[in-house]
Amino acid sequence: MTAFVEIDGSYLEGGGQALRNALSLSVLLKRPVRVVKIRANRPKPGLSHQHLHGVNLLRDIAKADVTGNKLLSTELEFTPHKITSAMYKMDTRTAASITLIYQMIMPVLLFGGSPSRVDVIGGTNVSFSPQVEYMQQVLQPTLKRLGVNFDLKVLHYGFYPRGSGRCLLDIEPLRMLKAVELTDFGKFKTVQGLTYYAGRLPKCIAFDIQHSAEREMHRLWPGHECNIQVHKHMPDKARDNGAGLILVAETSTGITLGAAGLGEKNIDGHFIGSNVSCELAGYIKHEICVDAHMQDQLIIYMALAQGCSRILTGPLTKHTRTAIYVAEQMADVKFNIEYDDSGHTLISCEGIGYCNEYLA
Ligand SMILES: Nc1ncnc2c1ncn2[C@@H]1O[C@H](COP(=O)(O)OP(=O)(O)OP(=O)(O)O)[C@@H](O)[C@H]1O
Repeated sequence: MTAFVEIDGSYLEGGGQALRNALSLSVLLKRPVRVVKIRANRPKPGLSHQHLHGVNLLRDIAKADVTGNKLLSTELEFTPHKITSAMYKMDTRTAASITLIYQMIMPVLLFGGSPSRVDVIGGTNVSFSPQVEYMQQVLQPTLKRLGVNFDLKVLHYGFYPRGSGRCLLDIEPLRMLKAVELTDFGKFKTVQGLTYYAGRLPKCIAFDIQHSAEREMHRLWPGHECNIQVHKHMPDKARDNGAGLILVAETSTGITLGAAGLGEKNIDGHFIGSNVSCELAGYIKHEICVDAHMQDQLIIYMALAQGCSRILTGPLTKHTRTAIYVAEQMADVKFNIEYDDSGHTLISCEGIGYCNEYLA
């Protein structure tokens, strides 16, 4: 009988991230996993399209045996076999977040025997998930510091509710992840930004976003460069209505921090612009090195890396605590959390030094 590690999907955040991290680690560590109470804290618990497509993609990559991979399923058993690097294609036929599907499969394909390409159709800019620009401009340079090389191309942008965005993710395998030290903020240098709009939305929405964001950044950080480009996605690149903003701050020590916002229904450009710039300004003011969303996304990589990783961030999010819970259940790791009076949190962990068995 298979001995499954059981992960409680209702613990802390109770969203899909526990499932994604549990399955990625299951493949790498060759530990069959049973995830119960999946997304118990979401209004519609169980597997949504995004999770189901992610699970099925990972099943194909890991030649896994799976039960419970049905829409709205709240329990799943996953027994992986071997990692197969290849070209994969997945059409979600919905606005399921492409970046969250990548969040699940990327740690696995990094440890395959050759490069992989993953072509996914779904949503590129949807709520409660990283926008593709965040993955390209914030996740990519941050993971590079651990030795990760990926390239993300957007062939088509897709928004809620129709999706039909399309991305290609190219992943280079590596032998081991390097531990990362993201604790030295250095000096704040610049903020670059992009505000996009598509479909039948008027230009003024993008300008409202741009003006509010720039005004706020200049007010808070006079004398610092803040450059926000406005871009219209032409119909060959995006069929439906969508608008959003991504701001990226860089520091003299190469720290990259991001904040992003998205308009879906009844878009208020001024609200998006000032909200996103206030979020980023908060990170800069407190001189943190890892933004609130990158926190949880780094945990799995810290657990797998060789050596001690340390990241200096703001208040610990529930997503991060959930990711730590899953990593500690699945792998032989222990995360250490230290707080200081100014609201900083230092997360550290001695990684397991996971080694790619498919690379000589
Ligand atoms: N604005 C954002 N920028 C970058 N990353 C984000 C942003 N919003 C959410 N994320 C990331 O997306 C992931 C969402 O995980 P969560 O467990 O909430 O997803 P989910 O349950 O699968 O989604 P949902 O329940 O919303 O369908 C986390 O890694 C989080 O950091």
